[in-house]
Amino acid sequence: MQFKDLVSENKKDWLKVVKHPFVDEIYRGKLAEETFKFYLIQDHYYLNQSMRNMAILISKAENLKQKQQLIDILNIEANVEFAKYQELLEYYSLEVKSAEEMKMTYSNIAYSNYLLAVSSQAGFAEGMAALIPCYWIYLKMAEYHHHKLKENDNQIYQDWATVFKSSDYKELVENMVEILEKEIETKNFKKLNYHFKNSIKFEYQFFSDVYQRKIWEI
Ligand SMILES: Cc1ncc(CN)c(N)n1
Repeated sequence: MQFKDLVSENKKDWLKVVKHPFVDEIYRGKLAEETFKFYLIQDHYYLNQSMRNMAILISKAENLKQKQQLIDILNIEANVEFAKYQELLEYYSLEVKSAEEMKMTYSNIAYSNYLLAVSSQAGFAEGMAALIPCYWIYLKMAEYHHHKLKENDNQIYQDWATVFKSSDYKELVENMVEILEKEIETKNFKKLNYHFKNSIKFEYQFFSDVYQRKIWEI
């Protein structure tokens, strides 16, 4: 069993994420600005949690090479993607609030806590399988939609997309896949697939909630 088996098992689901209207509209430059701002605030929180999650995985990595690779990935994540979000938030004068102060979508709370729970309570391989869709799916989105950027006259959305079509980002994803690849075995495939699939579904729900600007309420 290999990473490509996780990809083929879940193709129908991950293609739905890639083709989500939020993604299509941002690459075409047509996404409503208020929706993008809503996404930025939600995603900034998510990324912060995701970096905490990575720190747990670094602590669980079994050998020095894995630790070094994950530290490099975290470094790129902080200096490329997270730094871009800080810039964009400043551009829109959007204030970063704590979880207690901000109004969160259901999927944001569920997804970020799911990742933290898997990393802390399950093994390293399961934590990696749950985390990979977060990075890998944004690369797939860039590969699928990048041609739309030629006619996108929204400089901010162009800027956002630059992160995910950069060679640094591609390398980051390839390194993560390389780490997981070494962990996949026939006997753990079902478990890894379960977490990979859940995260793909969370990615879909995350886009759906921000697209509708749907705060968690009863
Ligand atoms: C929810 C989510 N998932 C993935 C990514 C890309 N690292 C992101 N920015 N936000």
